[in-house]
Amino acid sequence: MVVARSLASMVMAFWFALAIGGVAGFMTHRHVRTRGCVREKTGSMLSGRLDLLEQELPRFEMGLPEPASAEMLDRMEAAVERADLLRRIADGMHDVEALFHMDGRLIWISPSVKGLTGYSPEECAASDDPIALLVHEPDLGFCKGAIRRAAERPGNEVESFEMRLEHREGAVRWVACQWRRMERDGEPVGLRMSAQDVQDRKEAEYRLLETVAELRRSRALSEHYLARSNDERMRLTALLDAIRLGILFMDRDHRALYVNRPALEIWGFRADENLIGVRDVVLQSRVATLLQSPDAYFRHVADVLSGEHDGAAVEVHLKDGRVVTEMSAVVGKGVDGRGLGRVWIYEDVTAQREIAHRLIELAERDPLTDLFNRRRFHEELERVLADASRREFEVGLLLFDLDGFKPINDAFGHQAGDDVLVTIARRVGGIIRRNETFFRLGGDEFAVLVPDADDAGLQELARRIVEGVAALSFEFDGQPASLTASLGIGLFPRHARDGERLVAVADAAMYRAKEGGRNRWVIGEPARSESDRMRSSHDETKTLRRED
Ligand SMILES: Nc1nc2c(ncn2[C@@H]2O[C@H](COP(=O)(O)OP(=O)(O)OP(=O)(O)O)[C@@H](O)[C@H]2O)c(=O)[nH]1
Repeated sequence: MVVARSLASMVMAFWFALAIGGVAGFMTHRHVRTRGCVREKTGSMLSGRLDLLEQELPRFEMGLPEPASAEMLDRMEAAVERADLLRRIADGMHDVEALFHMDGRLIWISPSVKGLTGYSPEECAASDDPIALLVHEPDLGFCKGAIRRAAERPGNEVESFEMRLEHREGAVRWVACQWRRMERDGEPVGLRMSAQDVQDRKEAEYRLLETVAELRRSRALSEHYLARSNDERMRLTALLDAIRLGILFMDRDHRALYVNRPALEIWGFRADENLIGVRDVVLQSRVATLLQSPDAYFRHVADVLSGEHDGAAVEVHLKDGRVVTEMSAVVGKGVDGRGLGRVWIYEDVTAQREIAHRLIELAERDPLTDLFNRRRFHEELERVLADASRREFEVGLLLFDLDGFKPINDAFGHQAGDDVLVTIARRVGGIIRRNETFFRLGGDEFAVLVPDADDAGLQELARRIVEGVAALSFEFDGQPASLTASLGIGLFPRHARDGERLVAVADAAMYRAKEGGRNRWVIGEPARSESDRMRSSHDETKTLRRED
């Protein structure tokens, strides 16, 4: 391509030399008018060849000098032939080449101008302003300025620029052109223009620019969305770190995707520890030492992952006494339709559990003696009786009330009475066994619930309680004081078939103990309805016997 261009350039340079100056060196206009003289000097042998040259002359727009000899005529013929060859090459050029007078008049333009602009070289030559004819109007001023600069520059300096030519039918094409001053003997003799069609390249450049602009737009858009999603992520991270819940996202390959600060705290990781990408088995090995029952917990995790457990909340107990609730859920489906993983949510509920436990204690315990209160007594009674019905054992209920408690209050004050109550609670609490439950029902009234009881065991317990209370001695304001207890015993289901009646039986027995002189115990009797039923059963037996 470069070789072709330089060859074209050489051809054009030579052609322009001819076009500007005729056949350089020996063909000058001043010789043209002396053809008669030539014929005389060269004789008839040469006149035929001279005639042929004359026929060629119009094609070269130049005059024929008078050859001084046959040798000169040979050289003239060779020069014309060479000029003809060069002209044909110039005519066949794809690019546009043109030669202008220094004042802007067109000397010559290659026929290729027609393909580019629709104007023939003749039409261009006939135009008063061929530049204005060919150049796209918005580029005209710039083009003419560049031509003026080229005219002022030495011939070896080229003015190169790109401009648009306008086809006579309106289409516009980009050309890259070079303007150069042509000189002879150091004097400017014309301006040469070379223009290459660069429309395809320009269109490619435009397309490239459009693509780049589109890329820039989409990059700006993605940066915008990235910035927004970063903002959202930061907001979300701040939120997730601020809440008490520990959050752990595991991806579908069982690797940690996100862990918030509370989750790190709950599971004993450093606050700055990066767990992203760590596999679940590794995490499990790290927390195993914290768990009270690691094997059971990891079995539960496996059940959740296999779908055998629905991920509902469970309690996890840690060795340090903390209680953590855990729940989990599958995280939606990604573009490929597969789940994105699972989110695990942990909450350290130790404090809540302690508060709840404390509230329950407060609701169920007597604040003075720390014994279970009447409310818990009724709950426990129902539970133990239901258990006894299922497993068919007897339940004993011991109710006791202090004898002569009010006088202590009256004589030594309420605080003294309180001390008595606390001391008795401690004393009797030391007497009862682990499976027996001790209650303060209110005032100076207490109860002991004995599951799986028998007569002998109950009477032994009653004895120890009554004797234990009587054995206590107090001293208030330097004065000795003592008191006793009256105790009644009820037995389920022997005396009563429900809790209410059992209490009534034990209560009645206790009052019989008081009536019987206090400081004693009395075994209850079946409640009225129970005795009626038992009596009717007895009568029935007797009737049957009679019938026998
Ligand atoms: N110090 C104190 N006294 C209480 C408390 N609760 C109830 N009492 C008093 O305990 C007394 C109970 O009355 P009673 O059962 O008639 O007293 P008592 O002298 O033992 O009577 P008997 O059972 O007939 O022997 C009342 O004076 C109540 O005011 C308490 O928490 N602290």
